[in-house]
Amino acid sequence: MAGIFMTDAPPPLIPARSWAIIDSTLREGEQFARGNFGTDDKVEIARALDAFGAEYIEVTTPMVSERTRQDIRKLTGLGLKAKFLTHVRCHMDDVQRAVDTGVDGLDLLFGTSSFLREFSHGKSIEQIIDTASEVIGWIKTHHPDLEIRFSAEDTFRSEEADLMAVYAAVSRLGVDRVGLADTVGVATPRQVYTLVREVRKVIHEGCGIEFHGHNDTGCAVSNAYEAVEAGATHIDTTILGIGERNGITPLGGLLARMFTFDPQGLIDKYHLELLPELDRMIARMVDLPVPWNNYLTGEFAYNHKAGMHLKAIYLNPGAYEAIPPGVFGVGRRIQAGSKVTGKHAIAYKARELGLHYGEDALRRVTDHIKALAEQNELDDAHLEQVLREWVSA
Ligand SMILES: CC(=O)SCCNC(=O)CCNC(=O)[C@H](O)C(C)(C)COP(=O)(O)OP(=O)(O)OC[C@H]1O[C@@H](n2cnc3c(N)ncnc32)[C@H](O)[C@@H]1OP(=O)(O)O
Ligand SMILES: O=C(O)CCC(=O)C(=O)O
Ligand SMILES: [Mg+2]
Repeated sequence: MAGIFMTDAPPPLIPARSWAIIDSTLREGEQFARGNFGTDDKVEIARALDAFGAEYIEVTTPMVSERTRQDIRKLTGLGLKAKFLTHVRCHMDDVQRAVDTGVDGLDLLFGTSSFLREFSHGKSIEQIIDTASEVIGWIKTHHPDLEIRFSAEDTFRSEEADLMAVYAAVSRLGVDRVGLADTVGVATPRQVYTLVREVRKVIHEGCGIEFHGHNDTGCAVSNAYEAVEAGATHIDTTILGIGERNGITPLGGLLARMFTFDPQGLIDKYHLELLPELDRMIARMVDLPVPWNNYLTGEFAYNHKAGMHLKAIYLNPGAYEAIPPGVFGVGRRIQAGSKVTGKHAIAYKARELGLHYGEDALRRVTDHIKALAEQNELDDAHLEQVLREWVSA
């Protein structure tokens, strides 16, 4: 890991200051099977994201219900540092309802793929551009302080020529940011990289690029990374990755990926040690456990078991860890009582207990523990008992 374990740290490939998080737990997350947040939950989530340092919090559209509209007003009245965005259809009714919710910006969307043009809204590319002109023109005239983002929903199944026409048009209209959405999680990292580069050529210089990636094919984190590498400035995340179907880029996964490029930049920008609390909070609210293999915070994300690993881990955890767990407020777990353990791990465990073996005894107790573990692995208490018995035997 650059800067902490490596002696000749290379310069960060991707500085953390070059991109920002738009956390959509309060929008995409509400579209998750178990996402149905009450007002108090929303306030708790927003405060937690703000304490963590998320730059933006995306909330759902006030068109959902009057209660939702009131909740947005409540959230924007909390006086948080994070900016609030509401995610609305590119439609005058939605926008006019959204502008007095106290948000800092509007995330407009319009599907551009043939699937969505045919089966969702039924508009042609020309009609999309015309509507976008009307809507964006109205916002800029009547609410010039609002940040405007325009996203072509289902970007990666849209025709490239259509996309370029739409992005160029909304850029000319002066949007602050365009969005690329991998709505069905089908994009490959290379496609994301290439498209971000192409879009950059048709938008104005100060225009940001946002990426929203679903995880249907397991590429949500790598696609977000490729987007940033290609010049995207904003990445959509949700806590634990919750969202439609199997979700989107998880906050923890993005942080893990980006930490390896600019650890200090991330440490400076976010309260990384709060990540476990964020993950636990959402797990509690959706009534599911944090997945065992979750990035950084899963129960076994820092479990070390094999003898060859354990020998090196005791000498320098960096030997088998890309990211030091302490930075993210988690601890490592040493599992020394298994059949795949080795003499170095046993010697370390023994030393922790103040026990010392000669070379022969160490070999024999190690083999004894390995044999026992073939039947049942030894937890720490059982391992200690065996080590102590062996000394007094
Ligand atoms: C990929 C994504 O996650 S996109 C974001 C999805 N978010 C949401 O759906 C927010 C929550 N949604 C809701 O509460 C409701 O769907 C509402 C309030 C937005 C609309 O509800 P309803 O009027 O009952 O319509 P319904 O949901 O059945 O159908 C969607 C409507 O949106 C229209 N639509 C879809 N995209 C757009 C767009 N970009 N601009 C304008 N209209 C659009 C469809 O044409 C359809 O309207 P129609 O019946 O006039 O054809
Ligand atoms: O507005 C966007 O960019 C993303 C909308 C969305 O959730 C999706 O396309 O999956
Ligand atoms: Mg989505």
